[in-house]
Amino acid sequence: MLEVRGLTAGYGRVRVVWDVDLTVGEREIVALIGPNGAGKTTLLRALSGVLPAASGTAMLADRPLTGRSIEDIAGLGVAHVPEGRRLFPGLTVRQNLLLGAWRHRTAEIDRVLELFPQLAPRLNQLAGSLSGGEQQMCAIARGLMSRPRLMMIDELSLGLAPIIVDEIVMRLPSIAAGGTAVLLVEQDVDTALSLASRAYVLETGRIVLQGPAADLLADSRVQESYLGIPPQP
Ligand SMILES: Nc1ncnc2c1ncn2[C@@H]1O[C@H](COP(=O)(O)OP(=O)(O)OP(=O)(O)O)[C@@H](O)[C@H]1O
Repeated sequence: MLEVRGLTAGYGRVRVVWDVDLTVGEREIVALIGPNGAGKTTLLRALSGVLPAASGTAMLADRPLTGRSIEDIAGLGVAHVPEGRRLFPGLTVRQNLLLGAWRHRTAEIDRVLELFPQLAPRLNQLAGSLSGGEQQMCAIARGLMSRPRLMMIDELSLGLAPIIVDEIVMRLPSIAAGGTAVLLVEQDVDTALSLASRAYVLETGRIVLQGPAADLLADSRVQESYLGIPPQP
């Protein structure tokens, strides 16, 4: 459904991601992993239109994303949950959610509350006063308000306790099954690969490994570099 071909992007004249090919199928969860500074966030920004692509193409359900505005890309069904959540802290949870429904579907609130019932009693609370985990739930719920075909989540687990991360990631399969495929950028490689069906490893701006997540979990390069498992003799 998402088909990225030869995508190169960066900041001004500085290229950060090079010649990336990547796909996400309908209702699929795909992980994008790699070290700090590899270009994962930059790639997501290029897909959601925050940055222009220098070359290459990205298509969502056969419609081009590259060359379009952030609004058009959102309208085509791409939601971006950025690193650090980026909620409006001075607005309530309800107001933040309604901002995610930017074109339609204010009635979606009930549906996202089914996924994240913890938010229901907090609808009238300021988003800035939520716990980190609740803020991440609110950011994901906001992204779901427009019923996107693809949700890109950048560093879901950042700054959250493992038990809270587990609570949030256990919702991702239902989100995908409900028709929103997920492209997950995640430092917690074990969690990401346990959840995803396929994964890509990005290093210094290039995809260096890809395949079924189970294969990458068993790959000695992934084990040594990302899972802290010492090389086997
Ligand atoms: N606004 C910017 N202007 C110029 N260079 C930037 C900008 N944002 C990021 N970069 C550079 O692009 C490179 C890739 O950064 P990016 O944030 O995409 O990596 P990342 O894989 O998401 O890393 P992290 O896991 O640390 O967030 C880095 O060298 C970074 O310094």
